[in-house]
Amino acid sequence: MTVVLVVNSGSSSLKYQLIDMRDERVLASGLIERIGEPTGAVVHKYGDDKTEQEAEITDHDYAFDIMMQNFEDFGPSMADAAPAVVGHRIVQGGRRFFGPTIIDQAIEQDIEELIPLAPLHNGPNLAGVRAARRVFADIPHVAVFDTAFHTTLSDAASYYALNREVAAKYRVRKYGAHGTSHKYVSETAAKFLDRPYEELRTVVLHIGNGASACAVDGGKSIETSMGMTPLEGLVMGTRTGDIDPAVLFHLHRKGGYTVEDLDKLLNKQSGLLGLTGTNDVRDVTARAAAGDALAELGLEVYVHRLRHYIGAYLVALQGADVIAWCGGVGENSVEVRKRALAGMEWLGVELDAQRNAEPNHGIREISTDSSRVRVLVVPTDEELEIARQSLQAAGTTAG
Ligand SMILES: Nc1ncnc2c1ncn2[C@@H]1O[C@H](COP(=O)(O)OP(=O)(O)O)[C@@H](O)[C@H]1O
Ligand SMILES: CC(=O)OP(=O)(O)O
Ligand SMILES: [Mg+2]
Repeated sequence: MTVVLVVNSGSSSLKYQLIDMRDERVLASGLIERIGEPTGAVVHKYGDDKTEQEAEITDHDYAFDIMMQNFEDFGPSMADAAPAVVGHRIVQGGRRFFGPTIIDQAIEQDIEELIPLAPLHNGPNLAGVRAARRVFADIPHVAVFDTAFHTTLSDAASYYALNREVAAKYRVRKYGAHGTSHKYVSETAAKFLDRPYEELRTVVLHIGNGASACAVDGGKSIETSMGMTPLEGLVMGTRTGDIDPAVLFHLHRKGGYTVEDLDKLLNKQSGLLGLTGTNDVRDVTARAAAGDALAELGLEVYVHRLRHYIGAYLVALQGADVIAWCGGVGENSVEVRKRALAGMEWLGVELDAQRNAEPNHGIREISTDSSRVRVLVVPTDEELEIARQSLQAAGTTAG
């Protein structure tokens, strides 16, 4: 049995999946949340069994101990389902990593060096790697980078019009993120439509709490909305996305905001949360439907930005074959999809109201039969993609 353990270690959470790669079946999965807070939450699923606990989870090492204990207490035992490889999600690989990479001490250091280019993500990602390598010391660990899929971006698409020397010295450029998802979803869409991936032009809209759009031309990312860090681009749950950088000077000069204050404001206190008081699209759409003006405005700002990127990417691709929705919002929000694609019939995008309104039930088409651009909902599976790439990387090296 070839089992891969996938680890997605975020700033305050640890998500894991144990996947049997013979049939890509999830054997067990878990979510350990609120690491570092007084009351953490632990969920572990194995087969039809689900266990939930509360505990104080001091750090990522301890979260790892809990995961191991979960396997021992609730199954499957590591004797029955010992992983052959551990795959790790790493958000920022800079211009250093172009594909999945076996982790050793030197690679750990490289990932550490990249922390300034994704401060909210790479540090916690690395904490997960270190904890996992201590626990599973004898098997390969593979880093799968969010940025890798976007290393095909042209210079024109990835340079900022910032002073060239400053940009080079501080490695400032667009790296993008969510690439593992953009790749998985665009590839899965091509399979679903029975079209060659190398020929398909796809706009992928990965809309979760973090959100990004990507133009995929024949399997290659040519445009993406996240930037040097995952802060740029779309309006997100708590992040501003695009904003005039002079706003920061203004807040600093007039409001006395420090760099740390601004970082927190733009990353954690803005987006839908900052506009409406909640970052959950379910609540915002429900409130907007009930006539709440603040929620309506928030939703309009959110959708306005989304339409801006959809338009830009249809031009970049010289017309798209597919628009694919994924992520918690993209897969579930009938209202966001409806508003985002309204009035695009002249572009060949025709949403079918009834198909769009169906509850999420796996990959499906939501455009009309006559729509030139086919609109799909494609549930993303970053963990499976990480497992596939990890197994391949480990196998290639071993062989
Ligand atoms: N039924 C739903 N309708 C609208 N939005 C939903 C629904 N279910 C989940 N969401 C949205 O999905 C978001 C989480 O998306 P997800 O992709 O899981 O996030 P993350 O970026 O943390 O991985 C939630 O904040 C919520 O706004
Ligand atoms: C890169 C990023 O924003 O990731 P997430 O959506 O998991 O926050
Ligand atoms: Mg996500």
